Amino acid sequence: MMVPIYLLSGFLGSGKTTLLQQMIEQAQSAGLVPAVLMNELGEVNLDGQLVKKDVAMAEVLGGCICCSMRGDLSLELNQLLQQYKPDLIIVESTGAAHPMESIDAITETSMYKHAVLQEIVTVVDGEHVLARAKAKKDKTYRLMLDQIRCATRLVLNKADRLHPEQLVELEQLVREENEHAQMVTTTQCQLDDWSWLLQPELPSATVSTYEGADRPNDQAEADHTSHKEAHVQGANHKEAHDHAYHDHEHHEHVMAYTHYWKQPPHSEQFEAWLKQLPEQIYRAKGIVTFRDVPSRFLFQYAYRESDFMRIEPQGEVHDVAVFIGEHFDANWLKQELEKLEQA
Ligand SMILES: Nc1nc2c(ncn2[C@@H]2O[C@H](COP(=O)(O)OP(=O)(O)OP(=O)(O)O)[C@@H](O)[C@H]2O)c(=O)[nH]1
Repeated sequence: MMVPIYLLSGFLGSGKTTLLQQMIEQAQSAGLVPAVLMNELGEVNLDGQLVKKDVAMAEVLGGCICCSMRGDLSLELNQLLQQYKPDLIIVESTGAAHPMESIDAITETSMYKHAVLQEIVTVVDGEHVLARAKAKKDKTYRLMLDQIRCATRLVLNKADRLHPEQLVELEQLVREENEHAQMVTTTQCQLDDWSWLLQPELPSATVSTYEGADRPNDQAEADHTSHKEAHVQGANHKEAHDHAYHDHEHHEHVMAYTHYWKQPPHSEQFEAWLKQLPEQIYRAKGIVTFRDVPSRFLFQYAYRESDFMRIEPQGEVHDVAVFIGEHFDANWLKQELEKLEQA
């Protein structure tokens, strides 16, 4: 029996963990045993706090699976398969990951294990993509498009944040980039049809990866071909991969800063401060204890929206805040957070 692997892709804060929670729920209700592999840029796995305790979970932290962590991903996948014998595995990659390379890391595992990359599900934050399309078409926008192109399934999420005409515009934009993937529009990643997860057909991921995910320039096309050949040839795989994907500029511009709280901040001050974070910081999350509220919270900040959820963390978890963005001043951020601690 082949174990299907689902790769969750999508830019930072688009809703991957929101979808992951529902995939787990659906699988379990159908009597299937899911396992989860999470990859985070920061040093702590905060999303793991949102996954039910009874789900087997492995994590690759502090980097991106598609580059330095590729070996770790294969290793963790193997362990999950061996130890828990799951019916399916869901891999949530960091929102800064280039899907082609994560795909490569997963397919490596398929070479020697009964596991197969079943689908690449890309979650799209519609508002964010449209805004980026209108502004400068920068590296982040190109990464968003790459994530869209690689998908076999597209979840256009956060529909609640878009007007109907913007939804049409988004659908057109996404279709231009990927004409093959199944596409659905959602709020909070709520899907009606789960058959793709519960009764999967033949894996569609490999087909789409090689035929539907061309990058829009000649060099990419050449790289793409050598990569494809590497899979066929097997033996030269690593070498060809290094040749084809030596260029990691797509997300080198994305950086993370992890702050371990020394003192609890004040809830209102912290919330107000989050709201005026500079634009380059587009994602933050963490666990925080406030000095004025008797509870711990998991906070989320994504593309100008923040929310707070009361939690009782599993295991020993520090109060921590992770900030992700482009070329921001980590020293400035550290000082700002210290000011909040002392205010
Ligand atoms: N308004 C709105 N917010 C949403 C929707 N779906 C998810 N969110 C919120 O968006 C934030 C980010 O969601 P996540 O599911 O953590 O996103 P993610 O892609 O896993 O984020 P990273 O792991 O940082 O890449 C959370 O605060 C969610 O509650 C939606 O449809 N509408």
